Amino acid sequence: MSEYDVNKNIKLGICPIGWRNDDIPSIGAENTFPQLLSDAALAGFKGVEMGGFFPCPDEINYERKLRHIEIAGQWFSSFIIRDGIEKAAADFEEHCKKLQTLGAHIATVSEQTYSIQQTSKNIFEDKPYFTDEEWEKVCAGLNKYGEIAKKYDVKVAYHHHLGTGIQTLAETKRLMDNTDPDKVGLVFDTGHAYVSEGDAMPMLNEFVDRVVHVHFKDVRKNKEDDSRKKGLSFQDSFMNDMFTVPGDGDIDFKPIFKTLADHHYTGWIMVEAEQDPKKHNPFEMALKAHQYMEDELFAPYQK
Ligand SMILES: O=C1C[C@@H](O)[C@H](O)[C@@H](O)C1=O
Ligand SMILES: [Co+2]
Repeated sequence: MSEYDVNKNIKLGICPIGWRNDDIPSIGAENTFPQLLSDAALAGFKGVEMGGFFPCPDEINYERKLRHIEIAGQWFSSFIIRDGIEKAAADFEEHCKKLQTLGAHIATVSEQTYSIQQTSKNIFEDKPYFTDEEWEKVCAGLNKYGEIAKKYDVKVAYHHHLGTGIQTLAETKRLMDNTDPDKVGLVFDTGHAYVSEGDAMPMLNEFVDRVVHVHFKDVRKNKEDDSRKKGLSFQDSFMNDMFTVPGDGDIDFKPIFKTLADHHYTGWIMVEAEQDPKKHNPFEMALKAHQYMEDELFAPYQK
């Protein structure tokens, strides 16, 4: 039996993206911030990530503490290439200050220069690529972010993402090889790795020692195939049900969790499934994900 104690090492959280999606503000507008927090707490989760619809920090802290919910972190759309390191770093510092007021320790960073994730382009074919010069700038900028983050007790967790310049295993490797492990860690997102590479495990095996944050996103393979065949955009793909909560799709999470446990991963695992809340009740999805993870993934590691 493993020495790994899941209760000591893992905090299980859920992202607001199943209730409301920052990229498509029209969906889920009926789901309020207190509702999301109550659903997450009642389903057994310990934390959430920030959503664009959250109120001011004082109100967030008041409501979350009532429900014993932590804020794990927040996405940061980075524009190092577009804006230059100095301006991007100043924006990032403001982000870290906000995280500190929320007691959050993770900044999930994605370089969004040239990103197609919010456009109508084919997410399976039209991703951008950085030049050598742009690569150098992004890596230097991310190291700078890492220095800033430390001042606020925040970790830079880089998010490899479909439709961006850092999507594939090879691109993530280039990023990891050219940044300081002490300053730049990785968010391992199962859904993005699976759709990009056809399998999430190679990405995890390669970078497990750099992983500082985890997103568990499942993929319905038949919906991915359909979206790919139709050449859909990122948003249209998830509205076409490409993503779901762990245990509800085709990714095998057992070897993924085993690898994390074998490497003594300590930190958050966030369930993160963007789908239309009108079609997939977010509270029901949260309950389902929690039960699957407790029963199928965590049970062998309970002390
Ligand atoms: O972590 C994430 C944040 C979202 O805004 C993004 O679009 C989603 O796909 C994701 O993985
Ligand atoms: Co993610």
